[in-house]
Amino acid sequence: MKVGVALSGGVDSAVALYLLLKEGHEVKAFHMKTKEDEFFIRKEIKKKVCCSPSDTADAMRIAHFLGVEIEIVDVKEIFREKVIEPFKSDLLKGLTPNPCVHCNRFVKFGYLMDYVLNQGFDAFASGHYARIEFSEKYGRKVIKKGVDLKKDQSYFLARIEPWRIERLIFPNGIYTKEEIRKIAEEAGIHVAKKQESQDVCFIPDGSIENFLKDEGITLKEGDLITPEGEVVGRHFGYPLYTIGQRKGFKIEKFGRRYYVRGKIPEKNVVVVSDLEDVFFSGLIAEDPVWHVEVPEEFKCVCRVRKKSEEAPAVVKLRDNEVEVRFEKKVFAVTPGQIAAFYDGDTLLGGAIIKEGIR
Ligand SMILES: Nc1ncnc2c1ncn2[C@@H]1O[C@H](COP(=O)(O)OP(=O)(O)OP(=O)(O)O)[C@@H](O)[C@H]1O
Repeated sequence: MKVGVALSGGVDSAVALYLLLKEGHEVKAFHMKTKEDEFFIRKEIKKKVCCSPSDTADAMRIAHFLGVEIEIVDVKEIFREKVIEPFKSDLLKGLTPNPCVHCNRFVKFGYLMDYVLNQGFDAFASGHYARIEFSEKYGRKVIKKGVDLKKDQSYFLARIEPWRIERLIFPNGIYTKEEIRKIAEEAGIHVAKKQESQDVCFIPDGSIENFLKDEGITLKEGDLITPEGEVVGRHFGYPLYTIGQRKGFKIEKFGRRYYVRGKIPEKNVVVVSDLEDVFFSGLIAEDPVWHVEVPEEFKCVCRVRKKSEEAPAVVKLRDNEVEVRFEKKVFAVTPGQIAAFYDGDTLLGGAIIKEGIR
């Protein structure tokens, strides 16, 4: 088969490429540039990210070492339109967006995948820890969790378009991270010990405040209030806070532990309350994407953020929304984050959380 591989310069996609070559496929590497190089040279890189100039150099070296052609694909424009701008406007609306999920939908498994398929490739591969398997139950190919549950990245794939699953290959999904590093080491791949990407690639210093400042937005301090309207402290700009957060603000009225309960952007106010108040019995999420056919109402498990526990739930479909009711209350259901739905290991799809139900 002719396979295009998304090569980041990290160990995972290097091994994915290597495994595909070993299986005898005709392979070409594609490395995308999401931001201009100068951006990463100017910025302090506190957290390892995926798309800096040194990653491009690593990707080129890996491709050269494994003897495959590599093409550098400029995705800066679509990345700004579909990832950076929505991230910024969601923050200003008081949401907590997940840009990696949107990048996967629109850029990696959108623009880049189209670019590769349009060159005549049969399939597109990446180093994600997830599996593509045919499901007897659903009668089609589905995405399943990676066998290494510590590394499983299926959550980030919850909103990719279903037809793409038929054309995807995730060679790493049947391995653990340790096994992948060992394969890399044995193959002599120079990034075998390279650190993982840890954060949002366009915020390498990890500071939302600096990101917004670079985008021309200055944060304003404001009041921290209780649901009853009592002022108990100050916040340093509402976009910096997320539901359930209990640090990073200035408390002026002591004696209780406060958790962010919600935000009112129009009033520049952050509402704080007790821990019980940030547990939710359900949620409403919008614009669902389903990888398989689902009935009007069904049981499944739901994850409300990348590291949340899996919550057994009943899902009801309504127009372009879903209503989810959990068996047990769930901590910090956060508007803007993704609700991903699973049947065992099988990813069913995902929707964008609009509101939590208390
Ligand atoms: N700049 C890029 N160009 C091409 N593909 C990329 C790029 N960044 C990420 N990818 C693809 O997306 C996959 C997941 O990337 P992510 O950064 O989330 O995870 P990772 O586990 O650190 O992967 P890796 O070790 O390959 O960098 C990568 O394995 C790779 O296939």
